[in-house]
Amino acid sequence: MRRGEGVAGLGEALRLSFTGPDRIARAAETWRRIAAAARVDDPVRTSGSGLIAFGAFTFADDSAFENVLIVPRTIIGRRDGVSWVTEVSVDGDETPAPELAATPLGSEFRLSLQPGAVSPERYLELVADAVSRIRSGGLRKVVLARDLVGHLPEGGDLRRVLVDLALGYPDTWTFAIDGHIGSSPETLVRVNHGKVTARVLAGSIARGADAEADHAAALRLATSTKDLDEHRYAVQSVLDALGPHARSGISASEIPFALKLPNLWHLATNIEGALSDGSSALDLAAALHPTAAVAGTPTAKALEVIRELEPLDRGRYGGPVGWVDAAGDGKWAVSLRSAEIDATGGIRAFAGGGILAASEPEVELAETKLKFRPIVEAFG
Ligand SMILES: C=C(O[C@H]1C=CC=C(C(=O)O)[C@@H]1O)C(=O)O
Repeated sequence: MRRGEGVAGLGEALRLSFTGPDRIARAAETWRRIAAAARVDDPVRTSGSGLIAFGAFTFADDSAFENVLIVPRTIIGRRDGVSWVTEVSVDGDETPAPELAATPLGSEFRLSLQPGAVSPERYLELVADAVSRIRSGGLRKVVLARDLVGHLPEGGDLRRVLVDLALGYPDTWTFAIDGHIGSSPETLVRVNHGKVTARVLAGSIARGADAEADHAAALRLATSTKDLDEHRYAVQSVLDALGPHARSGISASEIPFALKLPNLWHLATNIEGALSDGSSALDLAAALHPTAAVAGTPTAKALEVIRELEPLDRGRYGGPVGWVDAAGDGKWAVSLRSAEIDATGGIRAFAGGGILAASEPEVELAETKLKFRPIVEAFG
């Protein structure tokens, strides 16, 4: 959901699970075959109507978390003032679709998330370690994350958390897929009728306390060499991944703009191009993941350092979350400002930041605190 529009699913007509380094590419291939075999009646014909699959994919190739594509039994959508309901059934399945009845929200709850596998003190050490590795060569940027943990109260209704996220951060993508929830400001990729777009974020600064301080903060971000470098790497990684799929080129503005969120300013670049090879949104998510906004530069070296330094399974944090339709159109966000909720109600939230040679551990720690804010406040 974003700005009150989006898609939601009820029940599962189909659930597909993938593992290994080529998990997203195989999901894209499997979805192409399913979509080709499906009979779709879609008089609405808008982005998200008709047959769609929701998905969430892990950051790491060897994560213990599940990579899923889920086709709901019932899909409810709203876009540009038009609302629709799509029902999906698998041939031979006679079970009735779930009832479309609103159930009241569970009682209010508040919980506080506590340091998890990477405490704030440990994070300071990790950042210092990463900085010295960068200074000794071979690595320019690495994104390091830390976690907060908690437990949902008995019967805790996650929709309360989602409503808080959606209302508090209306310009971001609020999602909940297979126990993975969050509100991401970063569009990994969007495909709409042959047009591909993305929004790259990297480089952050806290919002100022008043209008003047806020303006000064945005200016400081827009002129910070460290943040501009960090951002440039992230944009380049997206251009490199999308280039082969758009023969007439991909365009990106030369100078990033400052994107205002309730908790942060980010450096942002919008990217667009015309698809030339019929790739689906999920094919492109496979080509893009992991971008330098969640891994680093160069990618292979950054992943090696993350694996070595971060004592964490990021789960689907940092991975693609979104949906793809039968024609291959779709929207995928980079899962940021997000948390994993397990079957017993265990919560693990994640936040990280891009570390460069000029990074200061205390500043990076403060940035992760700001990035945790949406999730911490939604649960609190
Ligand atoms: C890795 C995260 O943010 C990324 C996206 C935007 C800005 C970032 C930064 O300034 O470091 C990160 O690359 C996170 O929110 O956990």
